[in-house]
Amino acid sequence: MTASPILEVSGVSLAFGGVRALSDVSFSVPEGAITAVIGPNGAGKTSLFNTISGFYRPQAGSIRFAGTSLDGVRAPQRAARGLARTFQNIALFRGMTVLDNIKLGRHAHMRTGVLDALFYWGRAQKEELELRAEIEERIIDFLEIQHIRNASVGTLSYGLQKRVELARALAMRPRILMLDEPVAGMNREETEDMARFILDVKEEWGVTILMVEHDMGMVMDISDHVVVLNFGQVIASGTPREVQGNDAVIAAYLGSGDVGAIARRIKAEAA
Ligand SMILES: Nc1ncnc2c1ncn2[C@@H]1O[C@H](COP(=O)(O)OP(=O)(O)OP(=O)(O)O)[C@@H](O)[C@H]1O
Repeated sequence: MTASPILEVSGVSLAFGGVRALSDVSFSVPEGAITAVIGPNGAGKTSLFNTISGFYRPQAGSIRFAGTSLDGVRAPQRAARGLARTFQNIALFRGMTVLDNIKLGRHAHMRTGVLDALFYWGRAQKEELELRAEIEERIIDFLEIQHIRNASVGTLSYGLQKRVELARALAMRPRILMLDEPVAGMNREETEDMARFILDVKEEWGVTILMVEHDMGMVMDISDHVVVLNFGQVIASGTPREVQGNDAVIAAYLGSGDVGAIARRIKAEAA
């Protein structure tokens, strides 16, 4: 992998009381690529995501984003700097329309404070609003959700709701998009659609992707780089092919129920 890292996690440790969720975790996320974090249940994936997005404060280690330390930077400021995320359980306003939910994404860039407000009053503000509306339209078009733009989110299928969540995250104009189990609970067709959108977000929008996902087929198909966690530690990282053939990874998945999928993939790759 030659691209320079946009995100660098160095020696991060996090404990909840006596439970060590993350132990000395280090890895980097190359810019413009798709990086997946995988690992059996309880491996620490969600804890890692919450630490990177600023919801948890690690006891040790540091995280750098776009060359700057995130130490002491709170979650909303991380989002405003271009670190957007979606959640394992959909976090949309179900009673609001698709368009209104997407508009909420722009709040990460809203100016606050009297001076900022004064500065932004007038022409600059008008241009900013026009630009935002244009971006929202591009996102709606790109994710093929034109037909449901005025539908209430609560009435939509699960797959479409996940797509709206992706749209809202894109409306934040992120540099890195963190997707927490983007295809969990989806059927095959919805999964394939979402995988295609994620690839397009990378290729057409140039957004770096960091995702946690249990669907091995999807991870191995679209990721450029895979990081494997087990018991809060990084046990392997590399290309999908490198990781699939790694003994420690296969051992970690033994007994987890996911090993069948991994074994099938390895067999298919070898054939
Ligand atoms: N808020 C919390 N309080 C106490 N312990 C926690 C908390 N969150 C996570 N843990 C513990 O930290 C460890 C890592 O959990 P985490 O949820 O990060 O794993 P995960 O890889 O995301 O699992 P899954 O794939 O099941 O979502 C587990 O032992 C878990 O029980």
